[in-house]
Parts: sequence; C-alpha cells; structure tokens
Amino acid sequence: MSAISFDRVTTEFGAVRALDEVSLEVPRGEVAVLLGLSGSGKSTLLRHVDGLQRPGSGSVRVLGSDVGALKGAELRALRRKVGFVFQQFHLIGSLTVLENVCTGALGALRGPRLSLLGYPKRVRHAALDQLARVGLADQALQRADTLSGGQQQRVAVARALLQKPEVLLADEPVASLDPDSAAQVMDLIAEIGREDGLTVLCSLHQVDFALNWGHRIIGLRTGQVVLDTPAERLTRDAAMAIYSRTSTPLAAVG
Ligand SMILES: Nc1ncnc2c1ncn2[C@@H]1O[C@H](COP(=O)(O)OP(=O)(O)OP(=O)(O)O)[C@@H](O)[C@H]1O
Repeated sequence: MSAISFDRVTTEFGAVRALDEVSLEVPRGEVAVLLGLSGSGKSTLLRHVDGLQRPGSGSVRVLGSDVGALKGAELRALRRKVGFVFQQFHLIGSLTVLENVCTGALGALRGPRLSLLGYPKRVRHAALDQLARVGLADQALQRADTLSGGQQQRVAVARALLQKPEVLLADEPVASLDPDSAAQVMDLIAEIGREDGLTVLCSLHQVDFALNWGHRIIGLRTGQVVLDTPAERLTRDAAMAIYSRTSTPLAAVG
C-alpha cells in the first residue's frame, strides 16, 4: 500500500488552479522530490498531505486514511504521524534548542507548556535523543536564535522526529542555506529517513540535490504532474526541462 496517494486532485484558489488533476503514489519508505517553478503547486500539494489544505475535488489518502474526510481527533491523530519541515525553520528564537524540540510533542499532550520543566521527563529525554541524532546535543540549552541556519534546520528536523512520524514532509528545507549546510541537512533527512523507514516528500529548487537524494522525481508545472520517474532514470537536462516555461512534453509520466 502507498503511504501517500493522490487521485485526480484539483484545488483552486479563486481563478488560480493550484493543483490540476494530480494523481500520484508514493510508496512507503520512498524519498520523493517535487520539482517545479515557483507557483507550480509544490507547497499546495504538500499541504494536502497533512490536511492543511483540502482538495477541491479528487481524494488524498495518507497512511490508509482519506485525509479530506478526517476531522477533529482523527485529523490530529493523522497529523501526529506526519512531520513537517519548512524553509524558514519556524523555531522560537528566544527559547532553548531543547524546548523547541519539545514543542514537537505538543500535538500529543493536553494544554500549553510554560517552560521546559512543564514537559514530562520522557518527552525531554526523547527530545535530547533526537538532538543527539542531528548532532546538536551540546547545544541543547542554547537559545535557538544563536544557531546558524543549518543548525536551526537540524533542530527543526529533530522537532519533527519527536512526534515519531511515518511521513516526513519538507517544503524547500534547504532553500535558505549555504551549499555545505544544505548538503548536510539533505544528508541528515535521507539518513534518518532510511533508518526510521520514513516516507519523505520534499520540495526542492536544486535539481542536483533532487537527483542526488531523491529516489523519485515528480515535476510540477502550473499544478499538473508533468514528470514522474525514478531519479536514476533521469538526466540533469531532462530534470532541468521542468523549469522551462514552455509546455514541451517531458519524459513519460509513470
Ligand atoms: N492560500 C492561497 N490563496 C490564494 N492563492 C494561493 C494560496 N496558496 C497558493 N496559492 C496559489 O497557488 C499557486 C501554487 O502555489 P504554491 O505555493 O503551491 O506554489 P509553489 O510551487 O510551492 O511555489 P514556491 O516554489 O514559490 O513556494 C500559486 O499561483 C499561488 O499564488
């Protein structure tokens, strides 16, 4: 069974068709990369996976559930299985690194937490374990805004992992980073994805990164899937064609 399945999903914002009859399957354990020009629908597609966006028509199934039909506790339960990493990290700069990672457990806890000690000990320990995995245990008690961009993104990955996701979504996770930090973060996502058997769906702008780290490349243009192929079968030139603004046919979909 696929971890993520889109069946003819069309979603519009006023006159803009952000997704246009999108169908795709991402098997469990696969690292799939979304490529496409700005505005081609990558973020919108990702937001359908954890129910932040509902399909206008068609259906989205994630880990066996029809996301569009989920509400309340069921939707929250699915979201706990889907981690999300963003381009801008979304850390709280004035809090410690450890506390930021602990916020990844909030979806499973009742009520707000006013300080690090407000989190159960098991959560603090689990957060430290995840920080160690991303190589930042020594920075646990440092303010998050004192870290470099690459380190902050690794904290965001640790926060996403704290909820023990089965699916990891990443929306241009390395777009704000220098090339070395970007490569480190992609290495980390790929390594942890492999270790934990995660299904990863990641949007990227860097074709070389996509070919290096993705098992599968999905190209979007004006909301349509125009390319869907194993990365090993794709040349750099063919991948770059996704960025062409004309609608020349690309490699066969499928
Ligand atoms: N909430 C919204 N309201 C109105 N229009 C939206 C909304 N979200 C997305 N859009 C539009 O849908 C289209 C697809 O946007 P989306 O953000 O998914 O593209 P993207 O490929 O992720 O772009 P980028 O690479 O710049 O992040 C764009 O035309 C965008 O303006």
